[in-house]
Parts: sequence; structure tokens; C-alpha cells
Amino acid sequence: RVSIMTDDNNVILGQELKKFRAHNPIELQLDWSRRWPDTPFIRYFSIAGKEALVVNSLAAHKAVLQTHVYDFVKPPFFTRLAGEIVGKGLLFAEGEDHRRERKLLAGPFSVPMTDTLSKSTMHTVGVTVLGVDLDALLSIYPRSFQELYSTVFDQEPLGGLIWVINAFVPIRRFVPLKANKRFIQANQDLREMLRDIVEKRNADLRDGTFVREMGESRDLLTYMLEESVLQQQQTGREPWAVDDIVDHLLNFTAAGHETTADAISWGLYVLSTTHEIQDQLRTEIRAFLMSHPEPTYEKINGLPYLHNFTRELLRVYSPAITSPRQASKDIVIEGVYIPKGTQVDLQISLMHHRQEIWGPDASNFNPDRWNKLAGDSASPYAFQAFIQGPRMCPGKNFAMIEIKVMLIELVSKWRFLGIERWDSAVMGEGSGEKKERDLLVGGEEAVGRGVKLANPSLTFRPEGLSIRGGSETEVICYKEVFQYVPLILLALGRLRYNDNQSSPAIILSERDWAGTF
Ligand code: HEM
Repeated sequence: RVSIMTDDNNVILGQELKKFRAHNPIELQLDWSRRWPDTPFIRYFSIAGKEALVVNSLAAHKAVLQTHVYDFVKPPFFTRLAGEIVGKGLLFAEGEDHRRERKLLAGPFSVPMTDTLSKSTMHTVGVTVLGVDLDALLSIYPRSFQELYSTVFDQEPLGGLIWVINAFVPIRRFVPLKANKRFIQANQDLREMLRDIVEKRNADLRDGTFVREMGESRDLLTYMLEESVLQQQQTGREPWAVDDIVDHLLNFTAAGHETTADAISWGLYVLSTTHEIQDQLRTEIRAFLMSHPEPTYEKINGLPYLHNFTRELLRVYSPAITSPRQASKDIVIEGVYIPKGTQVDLQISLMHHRQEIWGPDASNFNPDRWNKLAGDSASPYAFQAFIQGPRMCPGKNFAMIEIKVMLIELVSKWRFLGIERWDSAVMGEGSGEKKERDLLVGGEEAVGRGVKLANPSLTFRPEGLSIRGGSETEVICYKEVFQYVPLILLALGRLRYNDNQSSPAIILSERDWAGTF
């Protein structure tokens, strides 16, 4: 079993330059995978001639994610790249530390949540991870949690460049540019804010003055602090240090907010471009809400088309892009010898777009395919949105229900007319006036057709996609959009309110008043 070396390398940057220049962050690896579908790993050159592997078969995925999971660790460059933004925390814990912390931290997310209707992803994460209403923090801190968070996560191009270089050569402290200073300041302020919240909660718990405003269930922070005390009493282990807690909180905030937000953005994109699917989903949701005006977790999970739609969303538009590993010892997998220190890339959606697994329409959006899984498509390793094995996403069920709840809320009340795109090539010379518009509806020939994909990016997301009401109902829509879509518009900062119409926009119809919901 041999792996295959990719050709056409840059002497210094190997294939890395091509990755950044690609139309989207998964394009290049998908090309390789389609070109060499039969090899368990694809071998390529990375920076400075270093060799790296891309995991390329179901069996190799199983070996890296399950059988030999702790023989692969997160590579230092990735810890610097992602850890700088999302905190070190559980995502970067290894071996025994990972096993122990995972057992402790997954607790709050194994409980189904029942009351998230109409909460934003960030708001939801604020409540479940920190146990606070993020909006209420505005009266205490000069800049909101959301603002600081998006300065760190959603950097301008120069900031993004510094961020990527810093992952390979630590230059962060020495770059006197504004973009860098803004990043450092926002990162410090964010951590300071979290540190304050941790210390205050600790004091409140100690003094017995903590009020569970958000109901009886424990948020992650309260859970961590209480478990920490219990662990100390039972095993004598030192409680978590405040900075470690801050890292875990950042991990859960970033992992839990960004990914889910991306999935919902793509959900609206699909609904806007594929009206038959939108109609079918609405029919199921409307009938459901008639008979279950206050739906529970179990009832929502029992909706077959919504379940298929959500899984298909995460298959075709998988928000997590890459999860690199590094072999911690010499090892042989699927007949391929992997020397210690080799970088091994798990490209999350690689298996999702393989025709050998999903059929010739692998990249088309078709929720019904989930009714007839057979052969390789029925393998757990064919669907990797949350990966598999001991490092599988602990927020999987939480994310699934959050996406479904938001889709129920949106689809029951709105019709998505299409993606409106104004072609800059035919814009009036100098006048800034639009001359011709292109409405993307009726099926998708390509993943993300008509929108720009962020690259480089930690997640798979549409860039500059905004949302607005259809022209004949603008007034109503604007009001209603702010009533119902803050969950997307304001929290994500991704689907912006479209005021200048220079970027593609999802158009909403007037609120559909038919039906009783
Ligand atoms: C659609 C939504 C989501 C997707 C696609 C997703 C995907 C993933 C993936 C692929 C990983 C593995 C990363 C790696 O090992 O390199 C992961 C890990 C993780 N996810 Fe999620 N996630 C989602 C939502 C959430 C939510 C809602 C939370 C919690 C609030 C969460 C918390 C975490 C944490 C803490 C880890 C690290 C687990 C570990 O290393 O043991 N995620 N997620």
C-alpha cells in the first residue's frame, strides 16, 4: 500500500501556498482525493520540504481517530494557530490529561436542552458555557464580549496574515502594526473579562450567594468550579487554575459558537437556493408546530426531514475544515509506514464529497439520501462533521438541536426567496448604480455557488453574505428581521444587514402569516 506524492511543489512553501490561493479551504485536498481515491494516505510537501500526509480512506480515518487515537497529537504549529484564538483547553489536551478532562468537561453537554427557541448561537453559548447573559455584561465592561470575540476571530486580511505567519514563526510580540495591536488588545480584554467572571463565580459559590438565574441546570463554568472542589476532596488533586479554566471556556465558546453559526448560515443559503427542499421542510415544521406548540427536545429530534436536512447540511457544508495531527511515534497504518513527527491531516469533509462513498451526486444537497444509506455511506467514518472516537465533538447533540431549533424558528415564519447577487461587471460606470441582478435559485451546481468562501479560515464559511427583506415588503421585513434574526445577524456578524448591496444577499419574503404559529 503506497501513498502518493503530490507534484508541482514550491521550493520553500511546498503545497501551502496553493492551499491559501485556492477558491476555498478544502478545494486542493478534495482535488487530490478525487485524483487518488484508492490510497489510504496522500503524501505531500509542506513548508521547508517537510513531508505531510492527508488521511484518505475510511479505514485510515478509523485508525487515526479510534484505534490509535492517542498515538497522534495536535502539531505545535496548529496549537499556536488555533490555540491563540480558541484557547489551549480540551482541544489541545493529550493522552491521559485529555481522557481525564474530557470526562469532566463533557458533563453539561450530555443533557438535552429544551428551551433554546429564539436564542442566538452566541447567546446560547453565553448561557450554557458561562451561565451569564452576555448582553448584561455591557453595563460592566466598555466593550461587549461579542465585539472582542469577533475582533479576535474575524480578523482583517493583514491581521489574518500575521496570525498565519505567527503559527510558524512566533512574531506576534514584535509586529508594531495596528492590526496586530488590535488583536492583542482584544485577546487580552477577552481573557480579562473571562477571568473576572471566573473569579466572581468562584467567590459567589464559596459565599453561597450564586443565584442560578438561568434555571436549575449548571452551566459549564459553575460545573467546572463545583467539580473541581469535589475532585480535590475526593482525590486531593489541585483545582483548575483560573487561566486553565479561561482556556477551556474559550475552547467551548469558539467551538460551540462559530461552527453552529456557520451551519445555520449555510442552512439559509440552501433554503434560498433550493425551494423544493424549503417547501418540504416548512410543510413538516408547520404540521409539527400545530400539534406541538411547545416542542420538547425529544419531539424535535423525532422530525425526520429536519434531521436529514441538518445532517446533509453538515455533510455538504461541514463547518470544521481541518484537524491536523502529528504521529507521536513510528507507526504503520493501512500498510503505510508513518515516522514519528509526521504531520497527518484530517480534512473533515474529504470523505463527504467522495463519489465512491456517496454516489455520483456526492456534492449535491439531497436530504433524502439519508433514508437509504448503504455500503460505505453507512460507515460512521463516512460522516466526519464531528469526527469520531475519543476526541469526537462533545457538543454534537447540543449543536444538532441548536441548529434544528433555529431552523424551526426561521422556516416557520419566513420564506427565503433566493440569493440576490449584483454583478459588479455590469454595474454603472462610476455611478455605483446596479444594472443587472442575478438571483440564485433552483438547485446548486457547486458547493457555495455565488458566494465567496473565507480562506484562510478556521471554519468553512461564506464571506460577506448579508440578509434583507424583499423590496415590496421592506418595512415589515426590516422590523421582523431584527425581531427574529438577531440570532444570526447580530451574533454571527456573518450575515450582516445588507445596507450597501455590494455583496450577495439572502432575500426574505414578508413574514408568512398563513398557519396559526
Ligand atoms: C455544528 C457544530 C459543531 C461542529 C461541526 C463541531 C465539530 C467539531 C470537531 C470536528 C471537533 C474535533 C476537533 C479536533 O479534534 O481537532 C470538535 C471538537 C470539540 N468541540 Fe465541537 N463542533 C460543533 C459544535 C460544538 C459545540 C456546540 C460545542 C460546545 C458548546 C463544541 C465543543 C467542542 C470541544 C470542547 C471540542 C474538543 C474535544 C476534544 O478534543 O476532546 N463543539 N468539534
